[in-house]
Amino acid sequence: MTIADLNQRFAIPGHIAFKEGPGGLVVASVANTLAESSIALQGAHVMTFQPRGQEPVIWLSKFAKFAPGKSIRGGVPVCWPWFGPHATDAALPGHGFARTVMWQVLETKALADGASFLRFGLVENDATRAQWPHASSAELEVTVGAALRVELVTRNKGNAPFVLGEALHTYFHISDVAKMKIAGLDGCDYLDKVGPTTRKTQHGAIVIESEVDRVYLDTSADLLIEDSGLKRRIRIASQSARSAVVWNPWTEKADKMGDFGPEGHRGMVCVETANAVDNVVTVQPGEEHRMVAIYSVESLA
Ligand SMILES: O=P(O)(O)OC[C@H]1O[C@H](O)[C@H](O)[C@@H](O)[C@@H]1O
Repeated sequence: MTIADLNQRFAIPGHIAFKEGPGGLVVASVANTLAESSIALQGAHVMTFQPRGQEPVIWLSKFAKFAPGKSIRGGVPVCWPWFGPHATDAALPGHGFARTVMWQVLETKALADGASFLRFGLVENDATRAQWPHASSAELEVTVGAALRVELVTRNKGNAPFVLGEALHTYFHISDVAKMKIAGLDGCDYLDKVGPTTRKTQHGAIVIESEVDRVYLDTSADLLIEDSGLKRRIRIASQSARSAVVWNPWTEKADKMGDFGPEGHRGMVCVETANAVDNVVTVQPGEEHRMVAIYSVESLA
């Protein structure tokens, strides 16, 4: 569908318009009385979210590369239908294919409270069918209001169960990594993926002073990014998610990735709402599974 067609069918004045974005990617540009957001149709990738009168909540690298088939560094990449490396085939892309394929717009609406709602559907192709030979569908429902709500819907349309791994791999904008800590995981077990994977238990809040790559298991608590620099707390609430991933690549890994920029890692932290590793989900034939993340901001002053 062309941008003109998208605008004709799905634009809503005062809420949603479709534009050509960086790298030629088609973007849903959301601006309402509560917030602004931009969402690339490739990956149904929420790239930005900024409530009115606030600093951005979501981090998008200044050095992100925007190109067809490439994952964008920042925003809310959708990891689906597996998280991390594929369980049996190392040649398949890490975090699945949802973040690099096209999604289509299925629905838009203006909500009574002033928020904007968009629903996207993953468009399958020969490559996705070869990598994921299950009759299924993925949809992403995004509500842009005072809070950002993202709901990832998986349906099993076949006649055998399948095992799903998933994450909303959200990058958050913070003042500086030294001025933030993450609360909500005290006492929780995690897999520490820095070096050989080991199982550990979290004590207290998470402070980041070097590379961190952890999958917290069996938790559905709200997580809080306490940012003393911005004097705010980002609250991450979830539904039907049993894992939380915390990631900061730190200097050396960020430099190697080539899309963080100098010291880029200091202004971000990934706190991902997920079902991963021990918490993968079996979706039965005819069933649907909905994982939700809701991001809101509270003042620390
Ligand atoms: O570079 P990407 O494929 O986007 O992955 C970025 C990161 O995602 C997750 O947080 C994983 O736990 C990390 O191991 C990985 O490095």
